[in-house]
Amino acid sequence: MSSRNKKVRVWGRFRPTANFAHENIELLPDNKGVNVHMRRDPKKGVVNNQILDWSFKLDGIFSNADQDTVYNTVASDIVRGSLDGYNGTLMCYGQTGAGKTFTITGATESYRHRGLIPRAISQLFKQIEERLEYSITVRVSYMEIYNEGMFDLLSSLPEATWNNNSKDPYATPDPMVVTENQDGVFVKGLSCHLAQNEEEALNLLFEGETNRSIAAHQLNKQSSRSHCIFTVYLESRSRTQSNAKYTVSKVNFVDLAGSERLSKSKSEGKTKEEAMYINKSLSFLEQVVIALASRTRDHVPFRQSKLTHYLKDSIGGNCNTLLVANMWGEPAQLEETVSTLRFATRMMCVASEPAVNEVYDPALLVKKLQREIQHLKSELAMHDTLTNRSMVWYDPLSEQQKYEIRTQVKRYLDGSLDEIDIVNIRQIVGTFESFRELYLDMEKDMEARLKEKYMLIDKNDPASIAAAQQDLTLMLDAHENPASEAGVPIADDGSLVGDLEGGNFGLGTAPKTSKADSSAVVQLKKKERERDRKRGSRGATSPVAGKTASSPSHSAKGERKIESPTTPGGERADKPEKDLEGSASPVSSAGNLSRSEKVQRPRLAEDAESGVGEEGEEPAEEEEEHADGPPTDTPPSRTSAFEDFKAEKGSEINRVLIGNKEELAKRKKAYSDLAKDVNNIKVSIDQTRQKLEQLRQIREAEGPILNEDGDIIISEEEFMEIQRLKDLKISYRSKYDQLHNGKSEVVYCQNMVDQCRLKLIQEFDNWYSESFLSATDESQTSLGVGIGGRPGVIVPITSLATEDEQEKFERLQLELMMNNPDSAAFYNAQMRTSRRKIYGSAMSQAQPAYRHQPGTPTKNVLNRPPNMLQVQY
Ligand SMILES: Nc1ncnc2c1ncn2[C@@H]1O[C@H](COP(=O)(O)OP(=O)(O)OP(=O)(O)O)[C@@H](O)[C@H]1O
Repeated sequence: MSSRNKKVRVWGRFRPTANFAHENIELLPDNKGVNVHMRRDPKKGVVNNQILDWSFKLDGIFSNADQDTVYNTVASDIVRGSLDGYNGTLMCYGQTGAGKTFTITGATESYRHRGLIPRAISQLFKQIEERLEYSITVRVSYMEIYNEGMFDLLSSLPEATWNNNSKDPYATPDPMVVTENQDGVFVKGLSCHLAQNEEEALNLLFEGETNRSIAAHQLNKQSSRSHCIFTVYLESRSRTQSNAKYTVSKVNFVDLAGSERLSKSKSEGKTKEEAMYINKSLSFLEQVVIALASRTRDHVPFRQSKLTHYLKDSIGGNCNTLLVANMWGEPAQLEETVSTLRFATRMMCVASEPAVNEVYDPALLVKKLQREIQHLKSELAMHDTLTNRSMVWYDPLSEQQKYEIRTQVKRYLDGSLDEIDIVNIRQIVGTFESFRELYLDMEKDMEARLKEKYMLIDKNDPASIAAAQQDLTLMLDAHENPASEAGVPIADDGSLVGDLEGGNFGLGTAPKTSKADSSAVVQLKKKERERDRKRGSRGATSPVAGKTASSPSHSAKGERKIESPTTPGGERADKPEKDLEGSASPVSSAGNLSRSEKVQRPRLAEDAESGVGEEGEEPAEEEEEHADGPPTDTPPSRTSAFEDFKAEKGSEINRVLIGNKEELAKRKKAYSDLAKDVNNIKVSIDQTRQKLEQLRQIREAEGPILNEDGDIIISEEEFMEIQRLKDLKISYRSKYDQLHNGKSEVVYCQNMVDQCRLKLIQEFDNWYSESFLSATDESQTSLGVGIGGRPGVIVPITSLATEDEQEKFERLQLELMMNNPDSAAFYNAQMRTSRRKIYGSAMSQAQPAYRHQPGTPTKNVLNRPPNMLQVQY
């Protein structure tokens, strides 16, 4: 991306309408200028300074342009630039209903009408595949700013890594805060998700879309009530150069909420309140743009709102910024059109000087510098040799050299060495260090010796002197033992002494008048015991290993352990944190499981892996003790109960599982057949190539036959072989593409099978626990994963009202997909989302409906299986 664009680029886009205000809006033939003529508003009185004629010039205007044209014109360059390390921002601004969401996201149901984000994702991954010499990581976040609150639209995904340095994926995220550092602006607490391919990135987009807050009003039935920012973060490292330098960049796709006139939108209550927040934040955005565009303004009020603060490094500056001003060219929307065009022209004045974001990897940089030091040392060594300098070394002192220097210093101090020969700078520094070490050692030694002989008392503290004196008196009275036995140092003359050499401590007899606290004896005894303990504890430990119950300690491996009282059985009630983390399942962290559930969960995971739930395989027998004691009646074995469950309560999900497995087997078979075909074609290509090579050699051996124009004439056989090779290559390409699609289908079906299997086991487990283990266990009901009154019992999927429609919809999409192979990722991701939506709506039937804050995950969302319906092809 060049840095020629010195200003933010702005394009206008008119939403198609049959009622276009041709009389008022004139689109100039250069496709850049717009003239707007407004009628005088009689309501504004006779003296009316209203401007009636407006003329605007933007970088371009889209009128009746399709999504493809819009993307190629405005976004393609910015997306390409992001791979080279340039930040980019694509923002849609305009009145409500003007087509911002249509431009940014597009119609998620239609591949043809997909918007800037899905197209950008597609382009990114295609170009990443082409840039083989770079390793490029893609991460995605999706955020919503609703009523001045920030919400993570992807917080419902369990694999989120929070922007709060927490390693624990299930840790509650910090409240979201816009933060700035030298790397730019980011939101602390916003989850960031790795996307390894186009489909994964689209999944994230669709997941976020389902979580957006939308409301209906007079002007738009599906009005977005918030500002949404979809951000793609890229990190690109060279595979070929071991460079410490790499590039990072981000592309923001900003779908601003639409400004609306309350009188027109007829918003009431909550929608009205939302509109007020929207209008306020848009006016702050306008203030920021005005300040950025002004040459005389030093201060730009970014912090006035969450939106402007977040966009601080994304409007102009070193970022490739582009604004699409969406307009609705109907006569009734003229004022809004003018207002949008005014904002757009202001934005055109904001300076933008894109720059590559290069980062240095500290570890690699250190290595590089180390190498450089090594080179310089070699240079020096060569120089020293040439100039006959000896006894010079540039490495740090070795342990042996340090020891020798120290010995020399010691000998110098005790007088056995007259002087120390100076050899080089390092040796001088080492000698001084040795002096200091020896001095400190001596000081410590001296203090220890004095402590052994005397007790140290602060001479400025009469109370402690008096206390010590009183202690001594008491002890002498109380015990027959001489005071020295109590560990109190006494001078030769029998009086209590303090210490030490001037400074803060004084040596002398304490005043006899000083009062002493009777607790001093206890204190002294404590001291005495403490000393004994220290002496004795070198070899032995106390019954509880001499550790305080609450203090944390570290294991030999450096793991931090939380100490806690021992249980009656002598075992520790708590485990090391690492163990706790290891045992915590996502479900248990949600705090919804009964104790028996928690015990069973690891076994379930193993079962699921070993394929329990398939025909002929049974869950392992359960022999665990339950916290509430075993039930009075012996429960049936899990094996037989599982059979019953599959035949009755779980029959529907079992049927789905079997269906999915059959589908998977079919897909696998088709995939392997295709793979065989591809291999066969490859073999034929190789053979044809060989044949051609032979023919070429024969031809060259016989000497070339030329026509009149000097072109080489080849034999018919050779011509046929060339033709054949061409056909084979075409067929190889097409089969290979089919194979590629087939693979994602197999992965997808496998996913379905796994989820069904897990669901079957979960359902069985709930049913079994509830039916046989503990009928009154409340936490079972709180799980609420099943549909219907009884937890764990799944309502037959055929009873979902939308299923038939869904099936039709998916079949239709599959057909479309077949027509356009590039759309496979889009439709796969979209199918997943629509299945999730159905699942979500089915779940909400079973649970009390409530409107939660947008972006906040529902209680069971972390553990919710994203999908469990049968794959329909
Ligand atoms: N260029 C276009 N081509 C076809 N349909 C469009 C176009 N632009 C907008 N629409 C349609 O207009 C309607 C409103 O568009 P959209 O929801 O994108 O508006 P918006 O500006 O995002 O509104 P709000 O700010 O209220 O969310 C949608 O049904 C959309 O499909």
